[in-house]
Amino acid sequence: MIDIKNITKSFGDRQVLAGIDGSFKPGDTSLIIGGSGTGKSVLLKCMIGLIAPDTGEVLYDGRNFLTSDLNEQKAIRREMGVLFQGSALFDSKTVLENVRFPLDMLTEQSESEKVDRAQECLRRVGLENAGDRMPSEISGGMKKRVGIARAIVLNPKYLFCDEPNSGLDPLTSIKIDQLISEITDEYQITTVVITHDMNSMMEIGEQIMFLYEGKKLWQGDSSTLTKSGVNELNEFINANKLIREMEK
Ligand SMILES: Nc1ncnc2c1ncn2[C@@H]1O[C@H](COP(=O)(O)OP(=O)(O)OP(=O)(O)O)[C@@H](O)[C@H]1O
Repeated sequence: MIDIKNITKSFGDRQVLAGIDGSFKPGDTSLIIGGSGTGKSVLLKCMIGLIAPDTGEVLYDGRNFLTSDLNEQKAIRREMGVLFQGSALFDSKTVLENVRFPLDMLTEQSESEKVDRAQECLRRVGLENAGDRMPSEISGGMKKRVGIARAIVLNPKYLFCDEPNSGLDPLTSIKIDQLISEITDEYQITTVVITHDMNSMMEIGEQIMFLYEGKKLWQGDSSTLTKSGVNELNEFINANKLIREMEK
């Protein structure tokens, strides 16, 4: 369970987050949605410790991440998996080396344990035969899968995905969404996904938080998304539908 309380952040005199509260539950794929520049990435970065918010708390199963001592922060970080936009793979490493990288950095496991674990995660994302390939030799969808395998290699309790569908065709997007959702359910991970994708919102949004100009205007599940009564959210949904129609 992750709880965020009153997260605010300004850059100079521009307030980007204005008192965001929310809860994210284990086994749920929770989405943060909203237009460009509304603060989704900044919120995610505040949650994982890449940006310090001006005020607020981020609680990981009750542990206050921002005021913890360094050792506890490190322990919480070790329980996080992150899938960055664009997958962020190391081009000079093979697929298997990319996946085992967190094990190399953060564990004392033996060589064979690391290879076995990395291979197990590759199998989970359907890439058991791709370990020896280089990132430049695989498709965008496969890169995302490798990113997911790397994000789960340390058995995370918390998984963060920043725009996992960016640059993917609709069918591949659905498969990646399903994979994230299945893994979340299977390992009871608390998963937070930033997305623009309307399909994702309808298919995997067990909890959806809508941000607008740095404020949380609505939170609910996908079945109530279109019944919120929030004008800004309705406009956002309609704009997305329009884009989808144009892409067909
Ligand atoms: N390090 C920074 N310094 C100054 N301003 C920043 C910084 N990071 C983000 N911002 C500003 O904060 C605002 C929110 O940015 P953020 O990246 O969170 O938007 P977003 O909702 O994720 O948008 P998008 O969907 O386009 O990625 C933007 O106006 C952005 O320019």
